[in-house]
Amino acid sequence: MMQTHSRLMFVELFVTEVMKLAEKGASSSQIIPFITFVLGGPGSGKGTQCAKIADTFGFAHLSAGDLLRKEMSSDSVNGAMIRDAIKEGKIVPSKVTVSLLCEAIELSKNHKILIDGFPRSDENRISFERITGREPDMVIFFDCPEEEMVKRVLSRNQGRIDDNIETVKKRLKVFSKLNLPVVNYYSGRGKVHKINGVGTIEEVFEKVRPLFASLSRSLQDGS
Ligand SMILES: Nc1ncnc2c1ncn2[C@@H]1O[C@H](COP(=O)(O)OP(=O)(O)OP(=O)(O)O)[C@@H](O)[C@H]1O
Ligand SMILES: O=c1ccn([C@@H]2O[C@H](COP(=O)(O)O)[C@@H](O)[C@H]2O)c(=O)[nH]1
Ligand SMILES: [Mg+2]
Repeated sequence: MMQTHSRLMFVELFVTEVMKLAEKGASSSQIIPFITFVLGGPGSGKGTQCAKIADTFGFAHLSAGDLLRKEMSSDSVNGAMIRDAIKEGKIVPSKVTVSLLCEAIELSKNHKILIDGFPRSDENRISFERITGREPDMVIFFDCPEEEMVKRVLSRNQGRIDDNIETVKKRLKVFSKLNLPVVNYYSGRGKVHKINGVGTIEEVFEKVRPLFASLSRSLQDGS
């Protein structure tokens, strides 16, 4: 896991890069965005915490699951395939998700981006890195016990087709087998901040806040 010193170092490097580009007159869409992947099991609180980070620190919140659900509800050629994958807790092919994410990053015009719930597998990760030519600047991992995640998902009550015990069991298996290797990969690259996802929503946010507060300060003063 990343130490405070190295975290500040990469934040400063990013800020310096953005400031250089801004001085050269680059438009906001030309400035390389600061990308944070937000990972964790089903119901670990990714979406809830991303919404709070976005509100508090001005990040764009791009949820891969929400983008896929929107695509599923449209008349797109991939609609039925996405529905089947979500219902079964399986991972949608990378080219579909990466293309939706790239479009959303471009449209957001924000240079501080949270990508919630992606990459779900090493194959997703490699595809994103190959297509965009870059890695995330930071990865947040919400660590939460299975019983707590199941309890939260089953009481979510938002009409999601995957919020049922059969699908949650499948999603938990996919999480261990395919999602965790992504966390381990970025952990080996010193990019992961592991947050204990147990506690009230506010208590968890208080553990997240310092990471983004130091980043925002650096962005404001350009140091
Ligand atoms: N710290 C918390 N304590 C109690 N309930 C929480 C907490 N965080 C989130 N919840 C609730 O648990 C449910 C799942 O949270 P959320 O949707 O943020 O999880 P998620 O990680 O995005 O899950 P998924 O991967 O299924 O989209 C929601 O109903 C949310 O209100
Ligand atoms: O990158 C992704 C993200 C999501 N999926 C599919 O969607 C569901 C729900 O995702 P949430 O992030 O929990 O909203 C997930 O179980 C997958 O089936 C995906 O394939 N790829
Ligand atoms: Mg979510």
